[in-house]
Amino acid sequence: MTRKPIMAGNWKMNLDHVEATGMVQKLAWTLADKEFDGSTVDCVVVPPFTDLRTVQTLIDGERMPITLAAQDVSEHDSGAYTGEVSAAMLAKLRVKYVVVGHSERRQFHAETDEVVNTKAAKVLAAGMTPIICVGEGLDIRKEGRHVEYTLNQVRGTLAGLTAEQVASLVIAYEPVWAIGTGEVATPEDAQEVCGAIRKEVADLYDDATAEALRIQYGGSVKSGNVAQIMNKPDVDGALVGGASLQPEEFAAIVLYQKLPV
Ligand SMILES: O=C(CO)COP(=O)(O)O
Repeated sequence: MTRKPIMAGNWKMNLDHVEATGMVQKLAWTLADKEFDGSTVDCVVVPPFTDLRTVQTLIDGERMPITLAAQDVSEHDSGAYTGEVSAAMLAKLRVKYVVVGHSERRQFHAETDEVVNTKAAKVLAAGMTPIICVGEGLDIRKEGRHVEYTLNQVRGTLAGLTAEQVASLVIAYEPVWAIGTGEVATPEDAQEVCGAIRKEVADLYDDATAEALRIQYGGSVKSGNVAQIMNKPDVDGALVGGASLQPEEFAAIVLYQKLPV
């Protein structure tokens, strides 16, 4: 089965809604220049909440081949949760993907697998697709427990989801030690864990579900290393931080050329 590659640019807490306009326009121009129409790769931008309306209006108004995503969502439906944004609010803004369980949320906001699992379920219930982030820190990697640790996060964050739901979603493997450090996991490191995740999903569900699931690698991905990483059989895309803030660079990642295997 062929899975459609998905390249997502996570802007994190960068670019206000005015800056976002320039960023998305430059990205769209660069993609249009190369006649990119979104049919071969999903190009996703993940702006801060305050930019979502502006970016959505641009994308829809200009029919850009770019899909909108959010960086987080509330685990609650509505009500007295000051500062939270619900899945229904995001769906109404035509957000298609929602990142849940990013390592920065886990680290700075103490999000557990249980919370991430609840958020993923809310995203699915609202008709959107979660991008569930997993991945180990440096200490775990040094102890050689990275596969076991990451698979435990996979089991925890997928708990209670149906095979159909899991087949539709995206898991992003982001080793924390490779985020924003310039330290890229080797393509073999990425494949080791992404392959193990797919096998775990086959064991938890079935082969068809595992084959359909898309798995991204994230951590210091750039235009210069994306093709090597994408050449690995179980890597279906990238979750890009720093490099997604430069429109030409992110466009080059989206337009990466497949290397001969
Ligand atoms: O955390 C990331 C994407 O969500 C990766 O960030 P960098 O690409 O800046 O390493």
